[in-house]
Amino acid sequence: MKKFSVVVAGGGSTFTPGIVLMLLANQHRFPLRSLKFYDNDGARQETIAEACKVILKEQAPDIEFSYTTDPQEAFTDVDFVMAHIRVGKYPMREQDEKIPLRHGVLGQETCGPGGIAYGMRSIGGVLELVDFMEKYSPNAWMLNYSNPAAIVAEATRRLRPNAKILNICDMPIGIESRMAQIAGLKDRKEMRVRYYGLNHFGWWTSIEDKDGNDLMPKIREHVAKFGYVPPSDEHGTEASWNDTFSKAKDVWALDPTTFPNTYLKYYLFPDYVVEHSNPEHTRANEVMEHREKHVFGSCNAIIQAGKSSAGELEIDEHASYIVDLAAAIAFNTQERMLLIVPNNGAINNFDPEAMVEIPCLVGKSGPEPLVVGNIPQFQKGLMSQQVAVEKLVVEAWEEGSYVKLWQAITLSKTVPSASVAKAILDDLIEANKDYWPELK
Ligand SMILES: NC(=O)c1ccc[n+]([C@@H]2O[C@H](COP(=O)([O-])OP(=O)(O)OC[C@H]3O[C@@H](n4cnc5c(N)ncnc54)[C@H](O)[C@@H]3O)[C@@H](O)[C@H]2O)c1
Ligand SMILES: O=P(O)(O)OC[C@H]1O[C@H](O[C@H]2[C@H](O)[C@@H](O)[C@@H](O)O[C@@H]2CO)[C@H](O)[C@@H](O)[C@@H]1O
Ligand SMILES: [Mn+2]
Repeated sequence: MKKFSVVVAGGGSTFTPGIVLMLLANQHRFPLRSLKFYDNDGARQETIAEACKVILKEQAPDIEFSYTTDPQEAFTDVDFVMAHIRVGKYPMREQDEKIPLRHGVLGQETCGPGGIAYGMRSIGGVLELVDFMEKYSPNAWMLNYSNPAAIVAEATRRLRPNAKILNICDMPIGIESRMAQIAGLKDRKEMRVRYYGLNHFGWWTSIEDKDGNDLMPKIREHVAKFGYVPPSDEHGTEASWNDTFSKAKDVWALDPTTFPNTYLKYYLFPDYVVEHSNPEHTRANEVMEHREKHVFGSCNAIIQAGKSSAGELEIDEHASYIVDLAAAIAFNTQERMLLIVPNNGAINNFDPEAMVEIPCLVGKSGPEPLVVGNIPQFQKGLMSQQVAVEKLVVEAWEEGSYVKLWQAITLSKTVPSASVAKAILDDLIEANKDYWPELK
């Protein structure tokens, strides 16, 4: 079986160890000859990388492992780039969340003004990775899950139209795992779904088991009462995520014929979200206090002891979708997956130039999107507004246009008026002066 060379871009990510453990658990179907980490923060990456070096030495000494901040070294001789960078890291996520809240608007990593601010930082970072890949390994594929994936995907569609980049998200996978549990199945892969929307903005329209039996009624009965909180919580879900999974019951009620992505709560119930937010302590603070501390604490313990049992790093089971995607390209499996791709007619009554999240068959030449057909007025209206926001952000970044970014924030369903949008924008510009292009 052919072996592959992978570079993880954003080697210092809190998700890197979980993904490495997941890659190791999947060597039977996606074998590696080389694994490299690349990051522009050498010190942050070193802690994660030195711990992963210990794990790799124990579990897979044959895989050549290295880490670097040098793009040429990182991107030379690779088959796949797995990209999960966060430009500005958690301190800037904290700003994205807290600045809108100061103006009474929700603060969220990928939605509303916070997501727009993050998008304005991510576009340049991800385009740079694409350019490194094309320069040093022109035949490689980039599997990107750097957020905000919707804006990043629109930027690459528009500014690097020929790039071999696939944008993907794990939120549908997380929700489908819960649906499978609700339906009494062992694995989400026992379900066959139809879904459409934008990233963090979509709906399931059909869920069947492998024999074609409709699972929607059983799941509906549960979601109407409990949202996506399953009968027993084997996930050990954090309180703030649990609120989101529970709130899905109210989001669902707006169209009981479908099931919604949890992120729609930010667009459909923004007043509720603001009321339930603490402007002094947001999700970024929770992540810094828990996940970041836990991952870096475990890595340091592993490095000191020289053995992986000294830490408590966990395999990221959800991340196996990344192996599914890599294996689909590498071995032409034609696996059916939800990807963020140009609409190009798949949703018949929607902008052909929108980046939509829909089922695709994936093989060695990339994704083949499946036809969705016509979508209803409610979803079409919401999606049209949100796509316009995402396109305006990319145009604002490309042209350095203050007015287009003001328009984008004004158009977000999470923002009440142009005056509030302007006040938020002016604060965001100040906070992002080291990251955004200058706006005129
Ligand atoms: N698509 C999805 O569904 C999904 C799921 C989980 C996480 N994510 C995304 O994964 C990313 C990582 O998340 P995290 O919480 O682990 O963040 P993190 O801050 O722990 O890690 C991000 C890493 O990226 C590095 N980085 C920043 N800019 C860079 C650049 N220009 N070049 C190279 N490296 C750069 C940082 O130094 C940091 O080490 C985020 O974008 C997050 O939103 C996406
Ligand atoms: O607030 P965070 O940093 O914990 O999470 C933000 C990310 O949330 C989604 O990914 C979740 C996933 O849905 C969940 O099931 C589990 O696997 O954790 C993931 C990361 O926490 C979302 O899809 C990402 O885009 C967000 O970055
Ligand atoms: Mn996502």
